[in-house]
Amino acid sequence: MTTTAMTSMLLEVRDITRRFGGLTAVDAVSLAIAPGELVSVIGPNGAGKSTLFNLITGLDTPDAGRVTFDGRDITGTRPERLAALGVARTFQHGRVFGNLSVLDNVLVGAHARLRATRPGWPVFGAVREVLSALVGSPALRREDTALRAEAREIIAGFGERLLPRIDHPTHSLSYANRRRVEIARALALHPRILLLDEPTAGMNETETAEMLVLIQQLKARGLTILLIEHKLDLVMRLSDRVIVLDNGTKIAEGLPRDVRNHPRVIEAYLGHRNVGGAQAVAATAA
Ligand SMILES: Nc1ncnc2c1ncn2[C@@H]1O[C@H](COP(=O)(O)OP(=O)(O)OP(=O)(O)O)[C@@H](O)[C@H]1O
Repeated sequence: MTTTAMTSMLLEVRDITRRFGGLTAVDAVSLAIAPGELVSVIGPNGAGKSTLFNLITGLDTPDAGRVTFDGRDITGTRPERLAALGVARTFQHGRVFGNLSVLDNVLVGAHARLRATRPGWPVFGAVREVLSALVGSPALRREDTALRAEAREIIAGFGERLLPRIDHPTHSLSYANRRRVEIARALALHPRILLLDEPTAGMNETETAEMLVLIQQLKARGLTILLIEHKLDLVMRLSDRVIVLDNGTKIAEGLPRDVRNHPRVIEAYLGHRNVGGAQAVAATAA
């Protein structure tokens, strides 16, 4: 890759490594994503995909290697700081605030964005909120109304799945809906890159098809997306490029159709016949 091509990348991961005792979960993995690209990371269970996400998003620190976002070294940077820079993620098993409503979960994302863009906001913001409650500042009321309208709009992006439940506590929602709330909250951060860890896990065919459309819409809006996904038909339809991990190392990278037919990919999946998507790759590649 030329220097010009490298500098135009939004996210770059160089030779990143993470060891857990004797196990090297991620072994000198490199990748780069250009603005607006959708890149998927696939691989059998235990390949190192979630660990790689944790290293990129500051939940874990690499033993070696570097992560650069928009030219800035973000290796080991804390998740809150990364959110301020525009790096948002969702989790494999979904993480929402169960006792908060759908709307409030999304407002948490919007407020995190405001805090990030306004130095001193956590303290000053709390004071302002108390003052606002006491004297009802019109400016704060306007801001609150605008945030709520935006959160509602993001929620409406999920069709009728979330809107009728906007005031329900998220613990009362289905698993698939909680996953949607998590994505909505990430979108409220106005991310420049969104990392989605198995967004369709636990979803049926209809729900998976809806998620496909949603991700296509996000991509069409120009959002850069890094996706971990076991459902390979989804990966093949969505991705500009696919990266394949096995035992912590990158064994293939390229266009979806090329990766699907790559001998090492077929071998890796055939070696893990009992995992999600394995048969799909083997069958498609055969
Ligand atoms: N905190 C940890 N401590 C010890 N080992 C870990 C830790 N996190 C992950 N591992 C190990 O690292 C390897 C990679 O795990 P990881 O969860 O990244 O794989 P994955 O590709 O995301 O798998 P899956 O598709 O099942 O989610 C596995 O062998 C896992 O057991």
